Amino acid sequence: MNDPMILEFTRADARRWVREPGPSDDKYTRGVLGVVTGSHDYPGAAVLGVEAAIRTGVGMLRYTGPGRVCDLVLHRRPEVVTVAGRVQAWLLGSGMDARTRTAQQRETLVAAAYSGVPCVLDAGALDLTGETSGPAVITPHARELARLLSSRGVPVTEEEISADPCSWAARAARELQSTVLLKGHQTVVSDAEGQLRVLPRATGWLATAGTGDVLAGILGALCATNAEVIVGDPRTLASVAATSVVIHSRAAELASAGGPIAALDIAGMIGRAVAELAAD
Ligand SMILES: NC(=O)C1=CN([C@@H]2O[C@H](COP(=O)(O)OP(=O)(O)OC[C@H]3O[C@@H](n4cnc5c(N)ncnc54)[C@H](O)[C@@H]3O)[C@@H](O)[C@H]2O)[C@@H](O)CC1
Ligand SMILES: Nc1ncnc2c1ncn2[C@@H]1O[C@H](COP(=O)(O)OP(=O)(O)O)[C@@H](O)[C@H]1O
Repeated sequence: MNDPMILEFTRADARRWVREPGPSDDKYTRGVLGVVTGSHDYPGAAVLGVEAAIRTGVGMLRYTGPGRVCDLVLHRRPEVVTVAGRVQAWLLGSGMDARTRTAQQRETLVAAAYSGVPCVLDAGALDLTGETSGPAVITPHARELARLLSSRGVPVTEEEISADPCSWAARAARELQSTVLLKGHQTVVSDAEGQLRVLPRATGWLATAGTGDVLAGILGALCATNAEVIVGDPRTLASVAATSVVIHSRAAELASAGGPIAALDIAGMIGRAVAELAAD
């Protein structure tokens, strides 16, 4: 495969995408994130993503999901709004399964994907790649990317992707015409032209259930607060995605302090990680 072009991504680059509220801001001008995540099988993914998005900083979060999941989300975060309305970005698919989704759930996802605002497609919404009208970033791990590429006529295995994540992220981004955030022990982000941002390795304690849902929440929040710039220049979405990885890794490091972590602990440290970046 061709050597992908690798761009340096520094903390100073990440700092650009942390948008601090000014005196004239209100909850709507800061950015509203719409979230369609979770299912009867995976309600926790919705709770984790919502918690992470709120900790990253949004003006408001609108959540749509099954009744029980909605109750759990509200129990954890009563500030969440469950009334439909305008949003500046969407986070779709964490804790959902494309094979077991109802037709109604698919319709909800597709309507969001065609709303024109930036979209994060995670887990059970990855099959909607290419079915978006605005800028989109997909967040697969190697197994999910292998499944997605194979379904689009590019046969590849999880092992092949894990052995060469840079080349495969760049190839996937070009084939799928989408920003790709490929998760793993070495996370890489590619813009649709195949230009890569390779992020520093994070703590191995991140290899635990739910940490990807937290990452998706961080990214969703950054998309909502930077929506205008992303819509104006969709290539910026790769830098926004790389910023989410920087915040996620730092929050994990703070939560871990060298020992094991639970996904929710990472979400609890996001505020500090964002504050550190803002202070740079
Ligand atoms: N608390 C939650 O609600 C969580 C929800 N999650 C959601 O779970 C869904 C599925 O994500 P996955 O990444 O698991 O999906 P994948 O479909 O990529 O992984 C499932 C596959 O992992 C393999 N596997 C399962 N158990 C294994 C074991 N004990 N040893 C070795 N291999 C094993 C099997 O091949 C299985 O088919 C997503 O929607 C995701 O968002 C996860 O994020 C975990 C936490
Ligand atoms: N060995 C590892 N070292 C560092 N980070 C890892 C490692 N394994 C996984 N991660 C990170 O942990 C997160 C796992 O996400 P994901 O696979 O979606 O899990 P889940 O579906 O359980 O949330 C990703 O951000 C990934 O980059």
